[in-house]
Amino acid sequence: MAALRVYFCGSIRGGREDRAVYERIIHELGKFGTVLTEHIASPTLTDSGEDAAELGDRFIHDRDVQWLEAADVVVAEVSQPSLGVGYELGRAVAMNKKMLCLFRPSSGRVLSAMIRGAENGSSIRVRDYDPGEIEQLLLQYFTVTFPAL
Ligand SMILES: O=c1[nH]c(=O)n([C@H]2C[C@H](O)[C@@H](COP(=O)(O)O)O2)cc1CO
Repeated sequence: MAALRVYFCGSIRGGREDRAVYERIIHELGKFGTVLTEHIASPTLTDSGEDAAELGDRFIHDRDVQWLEAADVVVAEVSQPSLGVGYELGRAVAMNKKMLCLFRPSSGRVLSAMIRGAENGSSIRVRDYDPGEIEQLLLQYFTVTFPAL
């Protein structure tokens, strides 16, 4: 069977404060499938984004929408507000993708109602977590919750 394709969403131009958390999540996701958007954890990627002069924003957008279409599941770290992540999640809902949104209450922020309120008890999940729970939480999602969806 082909490897599960995971689209991970995390803030880039919205701010890179949570980059290390993205790295940990992507590392764990790699145990369950292929992460299409590994670049989001790159330490050399700043809040300027990928080199738009070289790639162009249209290229980045169209490539990412293609990856979204190809994905079996979308996992997003949503503690750092990001227009791009919100856009990706809206597109993912419209594509009927399975989706897991992860929010750290310790960030001191209050998650947008448009993300928290999208939880539907089945295909769209929104979970509060502490960084120490990442491994267990993803194991639970991919071995118990996800297969049953
Ligand atoms: O350079 C980029 N590369 C890229 O893949 N993205 C995608 C993936 C991220 O999940 C999301 C981040 O959006 P934003 O840059 O608005 O925070 O958009 C976004 C940018 C820059 O906006």
